Parts: sequence; structure tokens; C-alpha cells
Amino acid sequence: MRLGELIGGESGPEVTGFAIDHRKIAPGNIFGAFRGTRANGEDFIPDAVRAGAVAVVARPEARVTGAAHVADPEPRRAFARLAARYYAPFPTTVAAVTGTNGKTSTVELARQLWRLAGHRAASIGTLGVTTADDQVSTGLTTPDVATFLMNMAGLRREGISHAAFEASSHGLAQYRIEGLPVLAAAFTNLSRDHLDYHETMEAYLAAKLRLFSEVVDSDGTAVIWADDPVSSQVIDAARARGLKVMTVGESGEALRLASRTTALLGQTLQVEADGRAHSVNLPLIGAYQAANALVAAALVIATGGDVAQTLGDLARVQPVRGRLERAALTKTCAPVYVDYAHTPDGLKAALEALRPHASERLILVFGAGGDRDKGKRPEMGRVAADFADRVIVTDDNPRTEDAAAIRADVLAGVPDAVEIGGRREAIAAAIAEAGARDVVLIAGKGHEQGQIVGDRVLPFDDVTVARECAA
Ligand SMILES: CC(=O)N[C@H]1[C@@H](OP(=O)(O)OP(=O)(O)OC[C@H]2O[C@@H](n3ccc(=O)[nH]c3=O)[C@H](O)[C@@H]2O)O[C@H](CO)[C@@H](O)[C@@H]1O[C@H](C)C(=O)N[C@@H](C)C(=O)N[C@H](CCC(=O)O)C(=O)O
Ligand SMILES: Nc1ncnc2c1ncn2[C@@H]1O[C@H](COP(=O)(O)OP(=O)(O)OP(=O)(O)O)[C@@H](O)[C@H]1O
Ligand SMILES: N[C@H](CCC[C@H](N)C(=O)O)C(=O)O
Ligand SMILES: [Mg+2]
Repeated sequence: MRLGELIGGESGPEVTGFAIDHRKIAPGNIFGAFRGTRANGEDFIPDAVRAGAVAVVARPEARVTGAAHVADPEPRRAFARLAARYYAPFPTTVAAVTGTNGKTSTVELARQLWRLAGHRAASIGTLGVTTADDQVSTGLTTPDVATFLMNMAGLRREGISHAAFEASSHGLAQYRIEGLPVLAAAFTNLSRDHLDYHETMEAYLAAKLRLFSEVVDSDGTAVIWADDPVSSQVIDAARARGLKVMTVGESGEALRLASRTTALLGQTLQVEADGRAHSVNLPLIGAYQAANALVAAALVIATGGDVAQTLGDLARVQPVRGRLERAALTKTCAPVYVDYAHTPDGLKAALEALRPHASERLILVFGAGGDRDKGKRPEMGRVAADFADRVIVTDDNPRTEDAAAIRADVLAGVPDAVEIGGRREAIAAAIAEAGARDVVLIAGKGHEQGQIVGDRVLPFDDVTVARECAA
């Protein structure tokens, strides 16, 4: 494709791709020069042009010489739109999920439900790009818009027709997930996270609402978990845009969760949909997984799935990696679960999910990540104090912070906890003391494969370590 076909004017040079980092510019690329939290991309325009950029998308005030200047007051959005025209076509049925917790689980369950209905489906998010045959990790939930659109186009070339992606608040605020048609968008919940970046809960919610007010197609569907304190604000935003609205949950209308009965390895849900009652056997435990499963089902229904078949297929879903994953049994036969809870609300949800499974103590091992919202640390401590019986505070990706200082922030909310910095030692201690009637929860890292200390990633997998300690 020639530059002129994308930005108008003379045909110009051949465009070879898009990049937002000047170090990744190859000859013929279009460079997106954005002002960020650590750097100003506009400072790298001369370097990008020297490296062969044929056009630069930047604010009108930016100085561009030696390449075309695509000037736009919102350059990230303009860049996303151009990149989407370049990388198209994409899978024909695309759905997005936002919310503080449950995005990864919901996109992954939607992918499985589409597949069970016979479609070639994929999910994109924290676990990477997942298809029936493959899982490729990308590092971030949404790396950058060029990579995102390239991945989507790649899926289409592989014959994928249905794709669900995670819309993180960072991704939405930075226009990292834009430009392609999105038929349905879902909201799971909102609670404290990422205030280091968004600063206030209002700004955090506003970032998420963009999915409904701008990103999803104007004739698309909003699937909204109805039992959250801010659900009505999301419903209002969706209605204001003229979207079809499907609400899900105990107070939902499209899929109404009438009751939930816990079993050892799963649960039975009574769901009302289309005026009929459906009994759903879900092979996942916990209220939070029931919520994610129903939101996923609603997305599948919103994109053409049959109601009874979709709800019936929930009986055949596989667990999501690192979400209440049953990792091991201790020598006393206490189950050890690994979960990705890394917010106060997520931790509460994971502990509540396991409470019915512990006839005696719930033993919790957790920490909090460095270079992330500091205010959530004592709140997570307080949740641990309130909902677990025994707490070991340990390290979880200290990044560039002092690990002991992070633990102290967490311990402020749970002063009775035991402090064991080394994550392996902490897991070993929990497993060693668990009795037959206890349950162990290792929270915070889920599927993660490394402990980030400084700028190094030390190999670490909670599930593997739990198995080694239990053996
Ligand atoms: C706070 C945040 O989201 N930062 C992300 C964001 O950075 P930014 O726009 O602020 O960029 P910056 O580093 O200030 O640089 C500004 C611009 O100059 C460019 N640049 C910079 C340096 C240089 O030498 N050359 C150059 O061209 C950069 O590519 C960028 O476009 O865009 C960068 C490029 O895509 C990301 O790498 C970076 O992710 C950082 C590493 C990060 O840790 N992000 C996390 C918090 C994140 O985004 N997480 C969410 C998930 C959260 C969740 O689900 O819980 C995610 O979607 O993954
Ligand atoms: N619907 C929910 N309600 C409350 N907590 C939840 C819900 N879904 C997931 N959680 C908690 O959040 C954790 C992370 O779940 P998941 O990975 O699906 O969320 P996410 O939104 O993708 O997270 P991230 O923002 O890190 O990408 C789970 O392990 C669980 O502890
Ligand atoms: N993707 C999220 C969750 C990370 C979970 C936890 N392990 C941490 O490092 O804080 C983030 O980057 O904030
Ligand atoms: Mg995720």
C-alpha cells in the first residue's frame, strides 16, 4: 500500500508497517510520536526519520522534517485508525471485555464457547494470543496498537473468524486497542486498581467507559454485569450511544442468575434467559467464575450464539490458567490453589470462592507488585485479615522498589501476618503447615512465569513451586 492511499495526496513511497518506538522503525514505516509518562515520542522524530520513517503521526505543534506529517490533536487515535486501514482485514466477529477483574477469564471463556459452537476462535489479552492450537505471550495485556492490529490481522489470515480481546484501562486510555470493528463489548466490574496511573476512580471509570462510548461499533451490543455499584453508569453510557444492552447477573435481565449451588469441583447455576429457566453445570468454582462465565456466554449470544446451546456448552469449558487453578495436594491432602488476585476486590473474590471448600483454615500466601498503585497494598492486607485465617505476606514482582518496603505496606493492613520475603519459602511454609481440612491459596501471580526483581525476570511459577513443595 502506498502512503498516498493511506493519508491522501500523491501515491508516495510504499508503506511497510507501523511503529511507536523509534528503535523499531524500519525503512517505509509510519512512526507514531506520542507524549507518554516517561518520554516524549516527539523527541525521537528526527531519529525515526533517519531510520527510514516515511510519515510521522504527531500533534500539529510537533516538528517533522524529511517525512510527511500527519497532524492530529489526538495522534494516538489517528495512528490507530491509519494502522487499522493498513493491517485490515480482521476476524469478522470481534468482542472486547473491560473491567478491573475478570477480563482475561471472560475473553478466554468466550473463545472456548465459540469453539464449542464450531467457530475458529481466538482470545487476546494477559495470557497472550490464544487459539485452539497455540498460545503466544506478548508481555503486556495490550502491547501497542500496531502489534495488536497485526496480531488480529494474523489471526484472520489463519482462518480465525471470532476473536475476543481484553481492553485494559491503560490500553483504552492510550488508544492501544482501536480501529477495528467491534460487535460487542462487555463490562465485568470496577474496583480499586491502577490509581498510580489514573489517579482517581472517576478517571479510571472514564477510561473504561470509552469502550462503550467510542470503541464498540455504534450498532453493537453492550454486555454489562449488572451487580456492580457502577453498572448503572455503564448502562447509561451504552444507552446514550444507542447500543443494544444485555444485562447479566442477579439483577440482570438478559441472563438472570437466579441461584448458585456449590459443589466440590464446580457449581450449578439456575439462569433465566428468554423467559425460560436453564440449569447450568459449570465445572469452575467460585461466584466470580460464575460471573465471568455468564458474561462470556452473553457475548457469544450477542454475536449470534444460540441461548440454550451456549449455556449448555458452559458445562464443557476448561479452567482458565492461573485462575483458582488447583495446583497440588499437600501430604495431608489439603488442596493448594493458585489465583491471579492482585487487587483488594480480586483477593476477596478468590477467598470467598474458596471459603466453602475449607472445613477448617484458609491459609493465604500473597504480596503486592512494585511500581504499581501503592494504596491498594494495605487494602489487600485488610481483605486478607478479614477473609483468611492465616496469612503469609511475601514478594510479588518488586520491580524497582524495595521488596521489604512493599511487604511493610501490605502488613500495615494485616499486622498479625507472618512475613516471609522469599516466595518459594513462603509457599513451602504454607504447605508444610496445612492440615487435612485446610485450603491453601497462593495469590497474585496466577499464570506468571517470572518474579520481576529490578530489571531482571527470575523464572518462577507458583503452580510448579507448589507442586515441588507438596511433593
Ligand atoms: C504506563 C503505561 O501504560 N505505559 C506504557 C506506555 O508508555 P507511554 O506511552 O507512557 O510511553 P513512554 O515510555 O513515556 O514513551 C512515550 C513514547 O515514546 C516512545 N519512545 C520512547 C523511548 C525511546 O527511546 N523511543 C521512543 O520512540 C515510546 O514508544 C512511546 O510511544 O506505552 C508503552 C509502549 O506501548 C508501554 O511499553 C508502556 O507500558 C509499561 C511498560 C507498563 O508497564 N504498562 C502496564 C502498566 C500496562 O499497560 N498494563 C496494562 C494491563 C494492566 C492490567 O490489566 O491490570 C496492559 O494493557 O498491559
Ligand atoms: N468477576 C470477578 N469479580 C471479582 N474478582 C474477579 C472476577 N474475575 C476475576 N477476579 C479476580 O481477579 C483475578 C484476575 O482475573 P483475570 O485475569 O480474569 O482478570 P483481568 O481483568 O484480566 O486482570 P488484569 O487486569 O491483570 O489483566 C482472578 O484471579 C480473581 O482473583
Ligand atoms: N497485569 C497487572 C497485574 C500484575 C499482578 C501482580 N503479579 C503484580 O505484579 O502486581 C499489572 O501489571 O498491574
Ligand atoms: Mg488480564
